Amino acid sequence: MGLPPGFLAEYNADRGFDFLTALRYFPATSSDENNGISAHEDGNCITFVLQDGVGGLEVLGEDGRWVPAEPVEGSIVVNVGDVLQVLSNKKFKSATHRVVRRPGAHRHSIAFFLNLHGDKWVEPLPEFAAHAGEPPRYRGFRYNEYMQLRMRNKTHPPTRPEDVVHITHYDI
Ligand SMILES: O=C(O)CCC(=O)C(=O)O
Ligand SMILES: [Fe+2]
Repeated sequence: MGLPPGFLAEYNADRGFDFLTALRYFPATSSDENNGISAHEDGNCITFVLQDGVGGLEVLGEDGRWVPAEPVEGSIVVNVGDVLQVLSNKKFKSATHRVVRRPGAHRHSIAFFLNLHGDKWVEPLPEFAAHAGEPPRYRGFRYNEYMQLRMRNKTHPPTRPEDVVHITHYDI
C-alpha cells in the first residue's frame, strides 16, 4: 500500500473484534429470487473468503455489470472493506458484491472479517491525503458510529433507497 512495513498491523492491533462465519447457501429454486446475500459492501477493514467450487459470488464492475468471482482451487478471495477505502482515501475500493444462489447444489463458504475496535477513529491517512497532495475524501468518524448506522439500515430500513447509509455518508 506504500505504507511503512507493519503500519496496518500497528494501527489495528486489537484482534478482539475479528470474526469468522461459515455460510451455507441452499440451492436456488425457481419459486424465489435465488438471492443468497444481496448487494453490499463489507464495512470492516478487509475480508478473506474461502469458497467451494459451486460459485455464485459476484462483484459489481464499474460499468454496472456483475462479474462472477469464479472459484479457483486453492485460492481465497480478498475483499477490501469500507475502513480500508477510507484509510487509503479511496485508492483501494470496497467492492459491491453479492451471492446469487445456483440451482442444483448447496454452496459453502467461510468468511474471515478483519475488524476494528469500535472506539477506533477512522479517517484518510496522511500518506494518502496531505502527503500525497490529495484533499481528504472523507470526514473522520468513530468506527462504532458507522457500525450503528449500518445496523439501523437493517433494524429500521429506510423507505427511500437513497437514505440507506453507506460509507458515502462520510464523503466530503
Ligand atoms: O459467501 C460469500 O462468498 C461471501 C459472503 C459475504 O459477502 C459476506 O458475508 O459479507
Ligand atoms: Fe460481503
